[in-house]
Amino acid sequence: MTLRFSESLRQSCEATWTRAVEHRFVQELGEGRIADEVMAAYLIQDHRFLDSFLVLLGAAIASSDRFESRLVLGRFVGMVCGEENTYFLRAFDALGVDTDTRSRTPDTAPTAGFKAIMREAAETRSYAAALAVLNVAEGLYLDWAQRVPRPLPTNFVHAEWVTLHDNPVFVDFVAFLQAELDRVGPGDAALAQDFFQRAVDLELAFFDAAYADGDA
Ligand SMILES: Cc1ncc(CN)c(N)n1
Repeated sequence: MTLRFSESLRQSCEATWTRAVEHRFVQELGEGRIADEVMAAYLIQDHRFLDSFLVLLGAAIASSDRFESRLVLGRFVGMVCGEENTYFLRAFDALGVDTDTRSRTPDTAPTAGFKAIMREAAETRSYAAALAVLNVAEGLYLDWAQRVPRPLPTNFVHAEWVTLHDNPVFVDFVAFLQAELDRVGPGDAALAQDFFQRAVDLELAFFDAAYADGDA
């Protein structure tokens, strides 16, 4: 049986992908023992990720060749702009992170890298490039979230970050992204491979950066 294109990209980055989904951040989050400072540092950066992520999703909508795909992507955009953004705001309140602190905190290198790669993929106007980055961002997050043991921690800041990335709608969305990449990726294989690999490297660096200010 031939390997799915999306799966062949993932396998080409297996070592880094596995280090990311088994990261200390994931372990500590899943056990509800992640330090508030680490969670806050991570969420401040990740809320910045969201803006360029929406640019990327918009580019995927614009560059897709199918109305049906645009509908799926558009529904997901609604979730990100609603439920997911609201989670960040509630989490910042719970962690005592005010807007001043958020705006004074500079981007880490992986955040800057992610913003740049998502805008770069958007600017290619290639659906395959957009799908490659989306497959990493969502597929890798589904993978780590599914590894978190149940029951989830009682703190909503921890538990909801897992359930936002492991719920039936998200599972279907990741399956859709994989099917789309299998369908259009082989036509733009080198481009897709390049974006996919760089995005996996950034995911690992993004988790590492949450611990960069100390050993919390
Ligand atoms: C860095 C990163 N990568 C992926 C996701 C999941 N959308 C996220 N929130 N942040």
